[in-house]
Amino acid sequence: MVQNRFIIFGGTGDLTYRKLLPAFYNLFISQKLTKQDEILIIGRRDWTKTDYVRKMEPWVKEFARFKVEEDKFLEFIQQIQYLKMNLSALDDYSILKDYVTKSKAQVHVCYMAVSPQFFDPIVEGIHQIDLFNVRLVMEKPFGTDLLSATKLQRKVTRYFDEENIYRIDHYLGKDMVRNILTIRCENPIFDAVWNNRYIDHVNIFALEQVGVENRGSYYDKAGALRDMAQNHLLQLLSIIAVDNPHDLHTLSLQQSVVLHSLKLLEDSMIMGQYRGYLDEKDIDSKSQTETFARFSVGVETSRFQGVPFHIITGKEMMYRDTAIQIVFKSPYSGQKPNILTIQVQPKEGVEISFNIKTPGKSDEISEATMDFCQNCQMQNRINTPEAYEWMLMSIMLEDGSWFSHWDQIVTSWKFMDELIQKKPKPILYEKKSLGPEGGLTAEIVECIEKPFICKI
Ligand SMILES: NC(=O)C1=CN([C@@H]2O[C@H](COP(=O)(O)OP(=O)(O)OC[C@H]3O[C@@H](n4cnc5c(N)ncnc54)[C@H](OP(=O)(O)O)[C@@H]3O)[C@@H](O)[C@H]2O)C=CC1
Ligand SMILES: O=C1O[C@H](COP(=O)(O)O)[C@@H](O)[C@H](O)[C@H]1O
Repeated sequence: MVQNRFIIFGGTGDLTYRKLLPAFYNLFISQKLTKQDEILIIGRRDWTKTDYVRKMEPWVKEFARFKVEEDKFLEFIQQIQYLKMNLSALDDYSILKDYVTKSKAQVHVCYMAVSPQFFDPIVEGIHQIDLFNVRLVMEKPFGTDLLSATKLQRKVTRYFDEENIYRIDHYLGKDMVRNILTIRCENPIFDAVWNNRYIDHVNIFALEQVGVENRGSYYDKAGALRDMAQNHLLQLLSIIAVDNPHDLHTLSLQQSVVLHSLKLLEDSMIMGQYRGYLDEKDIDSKSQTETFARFSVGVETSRFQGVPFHIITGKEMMYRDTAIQIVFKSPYSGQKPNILTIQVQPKEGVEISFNIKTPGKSDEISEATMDFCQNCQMQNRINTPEAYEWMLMSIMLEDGSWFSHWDQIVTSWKFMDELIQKKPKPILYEKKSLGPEGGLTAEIVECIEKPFICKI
């Protein structure tokens, strides 16, 4: 009997190839995924398992953090099966029913690696065939706005208990994101100054060099605000701004308190669209969808009142970098601020810049930096376990901490729906640039360009 059967709806999509299968491979190599587990790929293409394996192999080779050895790969693919069905046709779920009846499993992890419009038919389909012991995994974005998210929640909770619903935000699986609370709360030198008395502003940015690639039909409806900001970036913001949590089980609820207190700062929005976006596959030729977004928010809590948080994300940028900069107040003008930078990816680590007396000169001050480079410590190809490895492992262990609570989804959509109403038209920017004018400040560019002292 199969132990955990991962049923991947959308098994021929970007997420599955780029993130899930490499993560499964990593779990297999580190013996977290055993021979008793199965990955059942659901696709609508008329493929055999051999066709599928041929298609996914290069992705696993490129993105797995362990080097793919031929013999290990052959063992790994024993655990993969391919099933053809149309996930939006309810009648097709009998195909899945036949499969699970013939080959039984203890746990069914139903993973929705599809756009949000397919969540509804999948939930209905799984319910209709009475699949038992289901853990329902839903990718972000959960809905496309508050209304659709609420409808979806109603539908899902009609059939499934909250404790069996795992709303994934893979940024919560990133090692340095999980490190934020430790860095903040376990070090008195940071904990004591984690408030508006000492912090001047916060920059949170996630810049990508890739464009929309083959995901045009999904992305053109979403845009950077729904695709990255409503979920990943508001997660980061709320982990930075949350009051010290008592334990991880209450974190998500505490984060929703922060999200509830967000205020968009006036005239802070800059939207951009990279030149050439309109020629990409499945993009409306007149699309006004933003591929770059910048906005600033205030957090109206006693801890952070008055501290602006600048949120920035973009595709086809000059750099790939996700980081958080905590910029402290300078006691007098002209003094360089102390900056704590949490580097999430591709550099992983922490930097702190501070002022020192310039060596050999008595009255000059210059900036110095100390850093901890996590990549260097791990000495691995892609270092720490990939985000999806953590998430998949947590699902196997039925550990719901680090998944998004419904309250969090509600508050983030409330905020984002209003923001989207007010967003300005996108300004064109060149591919591999710094985005539209005003998008990236010198402070951010300097942070991105500064390598760790300890070189990777
Ligand atoms: N890509 C990424 O890096 C990340 C994506 N996500 C989220 O994951 C979700 C999926 O994204 P992504 O993989 O990029 O999207 P894609 O558009 O690449 O993949 C969508 C998948 O859905 C399948 N599909 C669509 N319609 C049907 C149908 N009627 N029957 C059967 N299969 C169907 C597609 O099949 P076919 O191949 O036949 O078209 C494809 O496998 C989104 O919610 C996204 O936000 C989250 C984090 C990262
Ligand atoms: O959720 C998404 O995330 C990816 C970026 O993920 P990362 O782990 O590489 O930072 C983004 O490319 C995609 O558009 C979005 O849907």
